[in-house]
Amino acid sequence: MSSLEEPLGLDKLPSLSNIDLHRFSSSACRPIGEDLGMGHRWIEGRNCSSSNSGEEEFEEYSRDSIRWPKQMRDTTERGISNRRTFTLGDHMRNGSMCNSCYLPNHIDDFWNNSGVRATTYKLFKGIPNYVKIVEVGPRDGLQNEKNTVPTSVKVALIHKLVSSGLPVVEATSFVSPKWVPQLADAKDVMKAVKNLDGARLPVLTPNLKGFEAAVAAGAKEVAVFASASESFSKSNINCSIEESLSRYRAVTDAAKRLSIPVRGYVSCVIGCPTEGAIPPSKVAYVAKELHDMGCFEISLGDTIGVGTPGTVLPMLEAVMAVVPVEKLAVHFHDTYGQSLPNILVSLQMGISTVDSSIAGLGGCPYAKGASGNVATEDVVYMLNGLGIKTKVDLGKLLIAGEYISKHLGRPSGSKTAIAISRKTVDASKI
Ligand SMILES: CC(C)(COP(=O)([O-])OP(=O)([O-])OC[C@H]1O[C@@H](n2cnc3c(N)ncnc32)[C@H](O)[C@@H]1OP(=O)([O-])[O-])[C@@H](O)C(=O)NCCC(=O)NCCSC(=O)C[C@@](C)(O)CC(=O)[O-]
Repeated sequence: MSSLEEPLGLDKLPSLSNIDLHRFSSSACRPIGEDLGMGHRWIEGRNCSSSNSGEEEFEEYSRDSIRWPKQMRDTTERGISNRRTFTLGDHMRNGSMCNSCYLPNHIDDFWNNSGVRATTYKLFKGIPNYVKIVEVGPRDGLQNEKNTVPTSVKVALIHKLVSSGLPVVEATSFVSPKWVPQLADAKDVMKAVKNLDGARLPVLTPNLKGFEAAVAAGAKEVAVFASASESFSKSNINCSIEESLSRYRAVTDAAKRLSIPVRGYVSCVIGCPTEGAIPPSKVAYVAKELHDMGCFEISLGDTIGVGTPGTVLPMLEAVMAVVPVEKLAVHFHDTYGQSLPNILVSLQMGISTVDSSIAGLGGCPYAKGASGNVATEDVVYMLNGLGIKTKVDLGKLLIAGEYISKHLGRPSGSKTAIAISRKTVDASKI
C-alpha cells in the first residue's frame, strides 16, 4: 500500500492548535474590482465591510444570512416553492434554476434562534459573500480523455459554460501536442472563442513558445504551472522546479510587456504520487516565487486529490504567511471524495476563488491515479446552500454538464447532476 492510500493524518502535520481559523477573515474582503496585475482590473461586484470589529461583522453576517429565508419567501410568492424537485426539462423551460429550492421550510424559526446564529457566527465568520468559480473543464477536464473530443464539441462546451454565468473558463493549453494530444487543437479552440463576451478565457502555457502561440491565437490571459514536487515537475513538464520558475519568469516578463495577466498554478500541494507528503513550506516557496514574478493569482492544486481538511489547513496557513489570501485559489481533485470539505475549510480561511470542472471531469496524464476535479455543479450547490453568491445559474450549468457527459458517453461525475436528473431526491424533506 502506498503512503498515499491513507489520508495524510494529523500525526504527520504541524500542530493544529496554533492555527486560528478566523485570523484571515478581514483580509478575505476584497475590493469590488479584482486586480489582475499588469494594468488589468476585473469587476466582480464583491463588497465587504472594512470593519474589524467582531460585533459589526456579526451584524453584517446576520444580515447576509437573512437573505436565505427572504429568498425563500420571494420564491414562494412566485409560486415556485411548492415544486421542491426540479428536472432538467424544467430548467430548460424556465431558462434558469431556482437556486434556493432546497431550503428547509422552517428556516425562519431556525434563524431566529440566537444560539444558532452564534454558532453560525463562530463557524462561518470568515467566509466570503461572493466566490469566484474558475471553470477548468475544457482544459483540465478534457486533457486526460483518451478519445479525441472534436474541436466543435469543445467550443460548444465553452459557449454553454460561459452562458451559465461562470466568470472564468479555462479554455485549453498551448502545450506540446506530443505530451497532451487531446489539446493539440488549442489554436483552433482559441480562435473560435476568443471574441466570446461574458467570461475570461485563460489558457495554459508551459514556456515562451506556448505563450507566443497562445497570444497569436487571441488569448488575453494565460496560466503557468509549477509544482511543489520535484518528481512531478520532471514528469509533467520535463524540468526541475527551479528550471520551471526561470521559464515562467520569461513568460511573465513577456506577458507584462503585452499587459497580459498571468495566473500561476502550484501542483501537488498536499501529496505527490512518487514523493508522498509534500511539506507546506515547499508549497509556500513555489507560491511566493510565482507571486513575486507577477502572477495575479496563485491556484493551489491537490493534483492527486489526497488532501483532507487536516492537511489542507496547514498548507494554506504556510502559503498565507507569504502570499495575500485574496490572491489565492484552491483546486481540488476528488479522488478520495474530500473536495467539498476541503473547499469549505478554504473558505473559512478566507479564500474566495475556487477551481472546479463541469461534470467532475479531469485528471492529469502525468499523475497516475488522479481522478476528476471537484464538479462545478456540486460546488455551486454547496455555495448556494451557504448563501454565497457565485452569479452562476445551476440550471444552465446542468445543461452544459449533460451535454459533455452525453458526448463522452458516461454519466456525470457530479452528484448534484445525478440527483437532479434521477428526480428521486427531494432535499426539502431532509
Ligand atoms: C513543457 C514541455 C513542452 C516540455 O517538453 P520537452 O519535450 O522537454 O520540450 P522541448 O523544448 O525539448 O521540445 C520538444 C518538442 O515540443 C515542442 N514544444 C515545446 N514547447 C511547446 C509548446 N508550448 N507548444 C507546442 N509544442 C511545444 C518543441 O518545439 C519540440 O518539438 P519537435 O522539435 O520535437 O517537433 C512538455 O513537457 C509539455 O508540453 N508538458 C505539458 C504537460 C501538461 O500539459 N500536463 C498537464 C498539465 S495539468 C497540471 O500541471 C496540474 C494543474 C495545473 O492542472 C493543477 C492541478 O491539477 O493540480
